[in-house]
Amino acid sequence: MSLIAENYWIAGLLSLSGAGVLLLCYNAFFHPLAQFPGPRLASITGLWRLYHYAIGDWHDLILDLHRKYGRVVRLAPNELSVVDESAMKTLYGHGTPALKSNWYSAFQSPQAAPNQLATQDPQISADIRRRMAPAFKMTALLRLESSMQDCFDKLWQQLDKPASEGAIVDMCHWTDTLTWDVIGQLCYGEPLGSIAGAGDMNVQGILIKFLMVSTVLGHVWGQLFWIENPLTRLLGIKNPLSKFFEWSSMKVRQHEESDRSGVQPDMIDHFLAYRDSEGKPPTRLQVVDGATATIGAGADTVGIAMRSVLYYLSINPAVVAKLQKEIDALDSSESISFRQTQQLPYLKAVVRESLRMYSSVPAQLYRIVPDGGLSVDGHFIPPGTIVGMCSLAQNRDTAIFGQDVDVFKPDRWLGDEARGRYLENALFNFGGTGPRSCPGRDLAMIELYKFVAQMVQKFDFELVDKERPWSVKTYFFALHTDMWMKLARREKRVEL
Ligand code: HEM
Repeated sequence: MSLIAENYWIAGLLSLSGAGVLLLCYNAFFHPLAQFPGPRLASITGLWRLYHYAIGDWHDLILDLHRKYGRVVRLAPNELSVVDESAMKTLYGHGTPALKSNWYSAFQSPQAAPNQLATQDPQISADIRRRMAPAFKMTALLRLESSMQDCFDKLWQQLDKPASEGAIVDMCHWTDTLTWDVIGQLCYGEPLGSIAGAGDMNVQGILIKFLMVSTVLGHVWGQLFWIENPLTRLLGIKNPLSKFFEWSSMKVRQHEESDRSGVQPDMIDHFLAYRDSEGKPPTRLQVVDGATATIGAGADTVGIAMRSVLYYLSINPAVVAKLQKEIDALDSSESISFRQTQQLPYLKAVVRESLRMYSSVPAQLYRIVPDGGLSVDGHFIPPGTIVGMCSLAQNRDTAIFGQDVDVFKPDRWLGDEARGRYLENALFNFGGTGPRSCPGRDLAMIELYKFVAQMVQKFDFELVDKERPWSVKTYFFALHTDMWMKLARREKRVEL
């Protein structure tokens, strides 16, 4: 290499390094968000947050970050995490103008129609929600309660044997198989066959890979290009989003080919029956998208919530005793229905408190601060900033829930009705109440209440390791494995 060319190379490298150092200095000291506290590395580069998303430990980190730095924490040069009731309403409340950030684009399968979780366009999102709404109505869901109960009954049968033998069982496996069977039953009109052991649970593996890839690549420049590009296509490498989409397409096709006469309409029947304001039916891709979003978001989330209740009950025997008494007082000649559970105040308090203590979705829910900016705790956050809230941090805020936030205390929800309502409105589990909140909340609640009431009615249960109830990695959802418990059939009801 000639001397001149070598010098150009050196000059180029020096200029690049200089520009890099200048950028880091700008991020740390002169950026509009420089005033906000947070880990030093996070203030200069997004790599710090990317690293923690990649290793899946966000659930361990976010609460500690807020406890150390306060209600606003800088997570990356242009990104903040906030804990605040009024910010929650601004970002996630009714009619909010705050749009989802570009992170969500990594959840859009390249082949599919615009996806309900991924789209940032409010018009597209509103159209999708309108299309899906009839399937998510409480009345439509309750019409499917008996087929849901069939899945529960199969689970209780499966658990009877280990319970009578004193064997330990992995409740991660059993709650996952239950929720996957239920969502298969409700969406496609057939369980995914998991409880019976013959099923399609490899679809859960595909979904988990999808979540891992999208959660991490959402923070990487180029996003899905790294896994879907001319080279991967040439080599025939399929990305997990496409695999999930193809599985869903296959299930919708099977559904369309099946004889639907005389059966209770399932969610796909509702999606297919929808007509827009001009009387047009949805396209096939749109129906597949509805099914993909329902299956993708509606199984593991509920399973995690079930395990959270089991965990807090296992370490609080006095709460279990009180709950058993309430449940045993029910007329239970038939399986406990959702309507019955709604007459049990202590059960409701236990479920709310478990959802407060632990979250199925501990990732930051990213939004773009709308025009006018956002005020949190006396700080002004400029429009355009990426802000996220995390349920784990919001639901343990002492200013809202009191100094005893880390104590599992169902009684905090009882007694004072006005306070109960206030706490309920401050709880952040389902992405708020706005246009992008969870459409599956009612379904999740039906499953969760039925599960807890019937489980407590039928079994005594004990964690094998109370210090370490499960292993967990967060990739959008708190993905658990290995929750080992010992069950025993309850012979006697609590004396009333
Ligand atoms: C305990 C159970 C559940 C929890 C904690 C939960 C939580 C959430 C949260 C926090 C969001 C907002 C995500 C965001 O803004 O990034 C969300 C969205 C969503 N959830 Fe759920 N969910 C649950 C169950 C369900 C069920 C059962 C279904 C469907 C059957 C479902 C379908 C969806 C869909 C489609 C979205 C996307 C909505 C949109 O972006 O417009 N979820 N959920």
